[in-house]
Amino acid sequence: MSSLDQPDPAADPAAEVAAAPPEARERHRELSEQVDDARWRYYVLDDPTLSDADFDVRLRELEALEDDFPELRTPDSPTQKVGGAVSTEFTAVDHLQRMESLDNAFSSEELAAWHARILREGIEAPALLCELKVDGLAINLLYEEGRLVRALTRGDGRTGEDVTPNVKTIASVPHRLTATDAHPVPALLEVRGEVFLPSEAFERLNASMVEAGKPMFANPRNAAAGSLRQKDPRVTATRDLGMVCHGIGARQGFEPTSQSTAYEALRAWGLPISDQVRVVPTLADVEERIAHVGEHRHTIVGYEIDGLVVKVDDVSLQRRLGSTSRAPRWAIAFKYPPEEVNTLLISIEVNVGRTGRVTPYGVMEPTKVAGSTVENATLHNAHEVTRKDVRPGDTVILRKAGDVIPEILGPVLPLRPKGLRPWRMPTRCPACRTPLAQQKEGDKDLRCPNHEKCPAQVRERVFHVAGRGAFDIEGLGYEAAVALLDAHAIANEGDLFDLDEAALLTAPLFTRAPKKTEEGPQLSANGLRLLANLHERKATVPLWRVLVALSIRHVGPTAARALATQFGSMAAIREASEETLANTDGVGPTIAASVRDWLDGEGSGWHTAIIDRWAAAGVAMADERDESVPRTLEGLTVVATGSLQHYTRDSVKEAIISRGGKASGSVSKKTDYVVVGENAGSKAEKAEQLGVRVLDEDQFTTLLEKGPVGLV
Ligand SMILES: NC(=O)c1ccc[n+]([C@@H]2O[C@H](COP(=O)([O-])OP(=O)(O)OC[C@H]3O[C@@H](n4cnc5c(N)ncnc54)[C@H](O)[C@@H]3O)[C@@H](O)[C@H]2O)c1
Ligand SMILES: [Zn+2]
Repeated sequence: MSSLDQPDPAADPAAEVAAAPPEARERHRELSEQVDDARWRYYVLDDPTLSDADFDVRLRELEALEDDFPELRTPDSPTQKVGGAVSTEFTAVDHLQRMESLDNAFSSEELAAWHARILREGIEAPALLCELKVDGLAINLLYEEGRLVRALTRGDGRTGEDVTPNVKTIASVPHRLTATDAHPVPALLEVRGEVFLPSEAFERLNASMVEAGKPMFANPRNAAAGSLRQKDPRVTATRDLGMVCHGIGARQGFEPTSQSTAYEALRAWGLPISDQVRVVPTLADVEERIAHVGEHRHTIVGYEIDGLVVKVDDVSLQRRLGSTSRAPRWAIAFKYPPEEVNTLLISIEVNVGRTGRVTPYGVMEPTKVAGSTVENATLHNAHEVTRKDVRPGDTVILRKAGDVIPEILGPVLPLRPKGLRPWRMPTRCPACRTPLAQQKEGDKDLRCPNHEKCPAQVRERVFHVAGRGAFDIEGLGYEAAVALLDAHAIANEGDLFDLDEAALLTAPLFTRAPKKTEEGPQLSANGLRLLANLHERKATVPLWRVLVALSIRHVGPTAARALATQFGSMAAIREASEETLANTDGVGPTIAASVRDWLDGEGSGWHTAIIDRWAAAGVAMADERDESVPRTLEGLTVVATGSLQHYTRDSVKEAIISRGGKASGSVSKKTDYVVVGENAGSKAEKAEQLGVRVLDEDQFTTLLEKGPVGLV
């Protein structure tokens, strides 16, 4: 609740204010201690143990208690104070004008309540200034006659820490204001703003912390605070901090009529003003802005934001509304749902994927973050677990940004129970007990080498064959794959298209009880549908889907499409040399080696058996060709480069391949023709060096129509 809503017993004699019972006092004391302690850790040590969400919950509970029992709202209550204390590492200096915090709204209702309060003051339709709520730390810059003379952190709002030498290293903070005719520089001005660390700089900083063997920063806000509050400004100078203004304090010789005109002046003087500030007439416009910014939260600017701040634009109205003990009544911060929460890491388990990769993942106490409940999050590999030093039993910071998969950022070290042991990666496959191994020296991943028989891998592969990117078989999900394997209706994915009624009847998931007139169990509707779908899909899917279904490492839809377009049939791919495969546009050496290894290397026996079983069961192993197109390019290799007028990159290839030619991506001695369009680069030069014949677009069209004989 906003502190605007504090019940005022004096104003309403009918309201009975109950005395606070001992439980409420006790709870108030407990929460106050927690909040004070959290603020100390957050503002002074830059090392919080509570997530912001958990902190906000406690502060709100305190406010609610004080609403119920106003006697608890004493001047030293954490609800009446701004931010933190001042560290002894810095000189304490008073602000000329107090720095305030902001009241928060966590929902549309709370925002509307704030707005309604303003209207009730008799203020009609005030213009509302919307700006991003920057997740950094507040700073107060003092300019005298245009010269930056001091920079203070917010501290407790009255007294801040002198960080002037550090702030002077921030590139966007002018040491001197530029005067213009329209905006002469004032005699004195306090400028308020937020210091932040851009997301990219944060990534870079953390990477270098890891390299130096130091603990990483949990988030850009902590990193910004830690970087600014350095004893040695030379360290601050390396951190690429940014600054954006969001207000003014004491001033002489400057009386703006609105917040937005103040920003215009600040901008003219060379101070950093966000280009995301908007002034809108109604609350509905504010809501729209909130939705828009929320949707683009991670891309709208290059740094973290955690909300939208709404301010009454008119300065005389701001004065009229005034402030509570800690925040202005004329502004409110709408907060987006938290993307970082703290939760307990219960255990670390491992998962075996379809190519045998063994991936550790964290199992956590279910927690709500960014709108969904999260229980599991991948930890990628043992190396990551060690690097992050997360251990079962730790409180961990869990992050979920928008639609991105949830990530465990790291442990909250001060909360680690004594004697917690590091996690150890298993040495054997949890599914088949085979010793795990690297595929090759230096791999970060460990794999179960028992690809053919490992039950976990077989299960994942069967599930994958039916998946969206492969055969896309409806009715064959994870549960169905498990049921088929458990019942031995299939031994592996090779058996899938041989499934018939008799085999399917062994899997209870696909059967139903017989009716009176029937003998023995019958296929359920699901069973019948699965058979029909298998039958339909096997004959109709294009070659690239079959390739994806084989679970060859590195062969996803993109590579499979490239192979299918180039070779047209499984037989042609099986015959192609590694070099030929690698020369295919969109394939390259890694994929080519992986395909050849799958076909000829270890396991090739059971691999090719799958292809043969599928072919025998009627799976289409070649894409149909349009027979009406003359095969004028049979046996010829053609490279197209630069942009052509009548063809796209794809349609050029299509035109070559459909006429029996080979569309290659690189020029070699084996190339027959190089087609050169606009802005052709090195490939045209290479053709000349090698003496390969170069064609323009018209000649290429002739070649397509008549073959080499057409080109005299
Ligand atoms: N995790 C913890 O233990 C812990 C402890 C204390 C505080 N916190 C977190 O710190 C925040 C509370 O601190 P707070 O008092 O600074 O309040 P606040 O962050 O909710 O809002 C006030 C501050 O927002 C900043 N701000 C950013 N953009 C702004 C803009 N456009 N206009 C005006 N101000 C803008 C200003 O510095 C201002 O002082 C909460 O998010 C809270 O969760 C966390
Ligand atoms: Zn295994």
